[in-house]
Amino acid sequence: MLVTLEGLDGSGKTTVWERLRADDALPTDATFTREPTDSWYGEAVQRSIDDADADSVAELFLYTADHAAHLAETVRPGLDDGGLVVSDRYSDSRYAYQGATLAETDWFADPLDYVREVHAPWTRPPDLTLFLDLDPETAARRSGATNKFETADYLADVRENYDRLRAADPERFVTVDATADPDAVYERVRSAIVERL
Ligand SMILES: Nc1ncnc2c1ncn2[C@@H]1O[C@H](COP(=O)(O)OP(=O)(O)O)[C@@H](O)[C@H]1O
Ligand SMILES: Cc1cn([C@H]2C[C@H](O)[C@@H](COP(=O)(O)OP(=O)(O)O)O2)c(=O)[nH]c1=O
Repeated sequence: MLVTLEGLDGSGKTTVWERLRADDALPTDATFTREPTDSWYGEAVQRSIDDADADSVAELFLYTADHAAHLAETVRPGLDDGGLVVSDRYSDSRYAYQGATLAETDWFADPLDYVREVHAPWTRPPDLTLFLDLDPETAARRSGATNKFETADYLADVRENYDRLRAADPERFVTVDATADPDAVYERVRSAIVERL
């Protein structure tokens, strides 16, 4: 089963992911992973994140290259024989974030849909996605606004894209109020996963 954690920067994904990793309720051979990855593709993505002037189309394909390698090297092998894979960010991050970045150009009639189409023939959709829902202002504050994506204005556009993704796929998404205290957020995520195992 492929479980993904999604949400704005600062919504608490990594906090939850680290607790899941240490939780005995999940199979001991589960794979815990993330995007961007720590491979050289992920390092290229990181360079782009740190470059305020990076070309938005080039950036889409860097993230997408990292996803392709992540699928081949980590996600698909982890899913073999019914394994559990838990990823801190995955393809919905691209649809929501690059969907918002590409909207700043006028090349795409529907940027989110374009990014989805680029992935559709070869990606592996998640079975369950926990969406940690947070308002853009709190997200920008919590994340410390350390990169170009972490401004409330941009995150508001990203959140709208996540809203669209959730509306299109209500069975897959479980929304968790990320303003709740960390224990409550964790329990909600944990029970949603355990229920579907
Ligand atoms: N439920 C919560 N309430 C308040 N602060 C939180 C909560 N969850 C995480 N945080 C804090 O918010 C910041 C961002 O959390 P993090 O897990 O790194 O988010 P993300 O991986 O989504 O960017 C950290 O300082 C973390 O301690
Ligand atoms: C995976 C992914 C991340 N991002 C962005 C979101 C973050 O601002 C940045 C780094 O991701 P990440 O390290 O997960 O940030 P955070 O822990 O703050 O949520 O990259 C995209 O724009 N597209 C993507 O496909």
